[in-house]
Amino acid sequence: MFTIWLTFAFALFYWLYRVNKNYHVLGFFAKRVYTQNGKPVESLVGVPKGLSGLRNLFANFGKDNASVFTYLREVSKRMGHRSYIQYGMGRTMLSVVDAEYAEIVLNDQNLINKGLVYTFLEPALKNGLLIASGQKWHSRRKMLTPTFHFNIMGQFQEVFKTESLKFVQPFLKEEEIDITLNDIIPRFTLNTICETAMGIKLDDMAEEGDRYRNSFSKIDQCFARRLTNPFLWNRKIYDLIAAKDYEPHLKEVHRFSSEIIAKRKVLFEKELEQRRNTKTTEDDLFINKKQRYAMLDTLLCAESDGLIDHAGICEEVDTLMFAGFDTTSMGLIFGLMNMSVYPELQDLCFKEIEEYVDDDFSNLDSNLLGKLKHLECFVKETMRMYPSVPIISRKTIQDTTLSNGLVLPKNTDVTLLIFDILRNPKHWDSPDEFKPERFLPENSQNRPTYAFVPFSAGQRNCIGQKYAMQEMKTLMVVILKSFKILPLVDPKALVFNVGITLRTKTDIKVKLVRRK
Ligand code: HEM
Repeated sequence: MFTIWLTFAFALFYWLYRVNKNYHVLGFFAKRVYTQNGKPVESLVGVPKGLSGLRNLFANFGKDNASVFTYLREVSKRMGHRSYIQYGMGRTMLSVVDAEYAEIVLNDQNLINKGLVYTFLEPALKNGLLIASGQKWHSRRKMLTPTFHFNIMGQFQEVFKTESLKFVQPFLKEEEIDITLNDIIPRFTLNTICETAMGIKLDDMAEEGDRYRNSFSKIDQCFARRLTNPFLWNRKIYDLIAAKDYEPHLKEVHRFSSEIIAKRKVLFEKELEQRRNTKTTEDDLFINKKQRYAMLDTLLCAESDGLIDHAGICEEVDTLMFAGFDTTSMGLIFGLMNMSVYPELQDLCFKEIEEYVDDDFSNLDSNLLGKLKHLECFVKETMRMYPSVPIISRKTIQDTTLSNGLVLPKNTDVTLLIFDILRNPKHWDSPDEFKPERFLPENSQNRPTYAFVPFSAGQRNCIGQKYAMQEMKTLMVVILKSFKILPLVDPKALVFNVGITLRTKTDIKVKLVRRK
């Protein structure tokens, strides 16, 4: 009897495997990708042979975070740096590692819904701009876009400058000092995002500020824990097993932002009253207001127009804080590390800064930053080699035909491996070498636009990219003016962890030496 059942099962399995075109049996009945015109799927996208069956289910089983990172790079290499399809655990997955597919996916109007990993952020960010989809995303994006208007960026620049000067202050007393960037840079970026997003100075609230910083980093740890433990991917299991470890920290972060929002609202209403009396237009209000503008003000304005409520404001403020904090921290950490290990390039940037920037930094505004071309190339090359956000993902909510004719079934996970796109040898010569000059206009002409996507691209691109570039450049200018940066780590020895932001296993340090 057993033999008959076994034979039957084998025959069924074989039939499904050979004949059924819709489901990939070895991927536990994952729906198959197909082409619109019936051509083989392989003509449009890579399909790794050995990994498309049972093996890819277990390829990462029991591996640590850093090994998963390396594994992803190996698959891309094995696929000849071509985007590829995989099936596993009932899931259909498209992994994008080249500019061609990045362009197709990021421009597809039907691919704006976020993938599984973003649900790990929901306890912290609820359904804010980063996670939201559909009409809600459209209206929130429209609401927040003016926040990064050129005039307002001018006001934020004052915060970047003040915080940068405060950052270097303690080191000016020393001839030379070793610093652990992972310890001190996040303090700087959290201060700036707090002031620009919520209009408060964290350092003025010493105890509360430290509690907030600490809770923020616990939430980050929670994300990494869920990412590396598939049992916690399910919200119910997470709530049952792990949620209690993070509950106090979530409460702390939400309480903090909610209280600030309430306080700011009182001040903002006074300003609105004044606007009504003096008939000031909204734009003038933001530019001329006495108290410095904060992103929160745009949301309070929208609230007074009935477009958003208190809960909505909280989720957007928490989202801006989250998206704008760790990303710029890692950009600065890698940027300063690169300054230390490439002294000639550091000199090039320093000479340019000496030429343009006054000693008292009085002319260091958005316009002047735009003139620092070597620094611009340097920061871009840092973002290319060490993208703060190495992976993003989307999900199809219906069968979706891409512009090249590939049909992705409903619920396909589309992962954009930004790290691999930015090191794809099809688009970058010597991709593992640090060469900022590749971003000079004369060296960029033949490169596809979507080869450089550290801030993503298309309609769901990073809303804060100008903010991030300006903030990173400002701190670098202020540090370079007073210090030479010397190396204390070897970039070749860095081990990366997979996560929502790019992290290294060990801290990154540099030595600051006062310039004479
Ligand atoms: C080096 C710094 C930064 C990098 C590399 C970066 C990168 C990215 C990337 C790749 C995305 C797309 C995410 C996705 O599609 O899932 C994104 C989205 C976003 N970023 Fe940034 N970001 C940075 C800084 C900032 C800053 C400073 C802010 C705000 C102050 C910010 C706010 C956002 C928001 C709100 C979104 C969601 C936009 C939407 O879906 O419409 N980011 N960022």
